[in-house]
Amino acid sequence: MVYVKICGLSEPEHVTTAVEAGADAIGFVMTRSPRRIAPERAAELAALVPAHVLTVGVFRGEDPDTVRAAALASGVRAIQLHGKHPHGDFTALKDLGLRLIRAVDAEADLRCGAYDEDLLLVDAPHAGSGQAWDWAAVRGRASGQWLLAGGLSPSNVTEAIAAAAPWGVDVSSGVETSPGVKDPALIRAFLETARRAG
Ligand SMILES: O=C(O)c1ccccc1NCC(=O)[C@H](O)[C@H](O)COP(=O)(O)O
Repeated sequence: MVYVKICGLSEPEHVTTAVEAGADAIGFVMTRSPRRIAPERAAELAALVPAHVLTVGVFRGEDPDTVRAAALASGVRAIQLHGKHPHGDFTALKDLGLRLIRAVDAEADLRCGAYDEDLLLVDAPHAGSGQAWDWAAVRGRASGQWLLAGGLSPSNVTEAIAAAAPWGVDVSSGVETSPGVKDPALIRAFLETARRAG
């Protein structure tokens, strides 16, 4: 069954909807974004999430001390790193017991584990933009536990899974009515459709 991560949540109602609809992972954006929330808010939301659902803090380009402090304050169990984060930082963060998600575009090394990450996220060049891209281009190139992201929605996730054959999928914009505003019905529809397709 395909693994599903719902990203960019900021409201308790939406966290509960995603959990009840069967999400495997939930992301809290703690970097510059219309979806940004403070670590303290992420901690409140993470407290609503049962242990079998992975909580993920999303970062882009922050220095290791900032990421470390935000991760510890929010209590997330994984860190999703976009942009340039040197390899050594990954290892240090893992030493804190955090799982690591390396977020890349399709031009990168697409072997999950190549940089000690636990999950690989293959995303559009502009993360969180909702822009679709040529998902089929990574079919057979990405390996291991990898998530497809970038412009997915309830109406195209079946096509995306067929095109790229990912281990899992990740969505943010496609379950929103406007940037940063999630829609519970779209969250449920995405999960149901992805499950059927996978
Ligand atoms: O969501 C953001 O605004 C964001 C900002 C900076 C780095 C990452 C960000 N989002 C990551 C995600 O929400 C998803 O993992 C992924 O990019 C899917 O995005 P979308 O195309 O909007 O579904």
